[in-house]
Amino acid sequence: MGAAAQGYRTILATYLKPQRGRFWGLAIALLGGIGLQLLNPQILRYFIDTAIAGRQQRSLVLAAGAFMAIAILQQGLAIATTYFSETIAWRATNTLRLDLARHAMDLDLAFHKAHTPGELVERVDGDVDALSRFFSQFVLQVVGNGLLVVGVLFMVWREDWRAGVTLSLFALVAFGVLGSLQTLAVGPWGTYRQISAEFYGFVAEHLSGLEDIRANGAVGYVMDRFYKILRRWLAAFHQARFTSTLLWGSTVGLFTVGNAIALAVGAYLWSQSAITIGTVYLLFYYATLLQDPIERIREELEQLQQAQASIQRIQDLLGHQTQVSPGGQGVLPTGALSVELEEVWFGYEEVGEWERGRVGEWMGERVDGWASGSIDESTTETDKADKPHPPIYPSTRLPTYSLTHPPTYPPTLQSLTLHLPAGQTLGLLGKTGSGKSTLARLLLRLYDIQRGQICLGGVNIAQVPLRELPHHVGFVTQDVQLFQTSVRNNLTFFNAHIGDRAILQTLEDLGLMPWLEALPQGLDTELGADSGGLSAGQAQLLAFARVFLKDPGLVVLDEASSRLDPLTEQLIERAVDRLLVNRTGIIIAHRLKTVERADQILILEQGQAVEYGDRITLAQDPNSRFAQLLRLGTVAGSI
Ligand SMILES: Nc1ncnc2c1ncn2[C@@H]1O[C@H](COP(=O)(O)OP(=O)(O)OP(=O)(O)O)[C@@H](O)[C@H]1O
Repeated sequence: MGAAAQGYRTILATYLKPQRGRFWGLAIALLGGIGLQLLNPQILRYFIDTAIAGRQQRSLVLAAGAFMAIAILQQGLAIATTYFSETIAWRATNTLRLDLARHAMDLDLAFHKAHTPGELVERVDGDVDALSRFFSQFVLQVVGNGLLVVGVLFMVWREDWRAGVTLSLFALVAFGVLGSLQTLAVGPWGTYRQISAEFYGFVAEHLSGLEDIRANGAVGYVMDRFYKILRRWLAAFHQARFTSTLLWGSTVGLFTVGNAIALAVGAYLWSQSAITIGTVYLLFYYATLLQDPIERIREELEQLQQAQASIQRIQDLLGHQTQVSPGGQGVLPTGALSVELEEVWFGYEEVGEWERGRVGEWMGERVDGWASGSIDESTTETDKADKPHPPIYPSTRLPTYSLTHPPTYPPTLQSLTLHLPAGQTLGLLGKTGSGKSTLARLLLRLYDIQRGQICLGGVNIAQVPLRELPHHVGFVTQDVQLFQTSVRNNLTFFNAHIGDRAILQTLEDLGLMPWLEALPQGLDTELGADSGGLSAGQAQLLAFARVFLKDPGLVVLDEASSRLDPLTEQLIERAVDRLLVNRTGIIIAHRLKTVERADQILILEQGQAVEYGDRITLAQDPNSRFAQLLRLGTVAGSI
């Protein structure tokens, strides 16, 4: 509770500060309304006693008028409370949502691979939603209703100490009983929320993979899992509702007892002529008045408990730092960029969710270990002494470490070195899974390498601000993502400095004008879920257009491996030719024709360079793998 309360205070302070004015408005409305509740019973008592005493009718009319005026004022304050609390809640939660979304966008790919989109939706929306009440009401409700309880008891004590003692004891018992009953409901509601997060994760994941699910005839299997989650969800809901209803029933019973006690004490005191009949009613009224604030406080604390998990998850997400460093002050030159890789090592992180926070630590340990040679690579001490450099992974087995934790980065790329002069093109070949796309991702620093260095235009990319790199490196993947926004935005990525003339010229050059002209509103056409009817080849052409408009010094192209119709293939050929003019290119090639453009060839196998050199020299060496491939007439298959 301590950590949660601290977390809650931090979140409250951050998101409520900008709304100080509204918060005070809410405080006045809420506390004013609570204060008026204490006043009305006094007027009622005066009314009853005055009526029984048979005094002037004018006093009765005035009392009734005051009662009604207070009731109307109470309603007005209730409206103001709702207005202020809703506005505060929406503004605060929207700001928090924005912060979470921005933070999630900045997190590295390793994080996004480990978390489903549905899970993130639940974090950014579901958990934040669960907090809206806290932003708007929690503190004021707890403080205000606490004051109301104290105020009611004070009023009762003022009337008669015996009534005061009885109702104070009752209030204490009520808090205790309701508090312990409430803990019963926490578990079932926790389970319910957990299944709900699972459900949304499941739906998001399977909707995005719909094409594969259908193509593989897995609809029945998916529906079966869907029904199973729904069944568990319903059972969890029943259980949670049942405990809540039990709690509600117990509360009603408890306060009925409270009312009976107040009536009994009142009747006794009246029979002793200690109080008037109006005061008996006053005691009864105050006893009923205790119910609302005690329940409210209990409810708020219950919601706080339920929201603790949300606060925790939100803090976890906000506290999750990207493992990719933000870079330094390095500036990349303009124009074609040379590419230099020196002894580059990289492995994808392989740890479970709960271990994530420690990855940085382990990496530090491991890098230090390498530097100091303290890692036991299953070699003798003499071996180690002979090796001035850190140990190198053998390709077939992982080293063992004298560290407390197991290695977490099995290498995907090993000891990779290449030098590609500015303006030249590298053809990157290798079997599936050999590490070609990984190398491309590293050039954009979607992941940070664990060892070695990568320089573009002579500048170490680890020193270049992370946000700068995409301006200098264009990446065309096979799986082109189109977004449900206008064609223009899809091409410029919301860069308003790129004018329509440049866009149209680029589309013309790429042969995409017939496609654009067929769209109802040209560049303003919103691409729907079907991406404007684009084929895979056309979508890749659109991705080429993005790169042209960005004009980077290095282009990395993962060539479409699917069969293209002759016209699209021709368009792509032309586009690639143009793309490589005055730029450095790295092409993950799937067709011989593309490879013919390359100045250098790099063949990867299990993350290692098994052949690297000048294309023509390799082609002329009958023993080279590249020459074998050429003889086979393919670069796509196995070597
Ligand atoms: N995000 C990831 N997390 C963990 N491992 C990954 C990730 N992406 C790729 N890998 C693994 O890294 C290795 C290299 O994958 P990569 O995608 O770079 O190969 P590739 O040569 O581009 O293959 P393909 O030609 O099929 O695209 C594979 O073993 C793959 O399973």
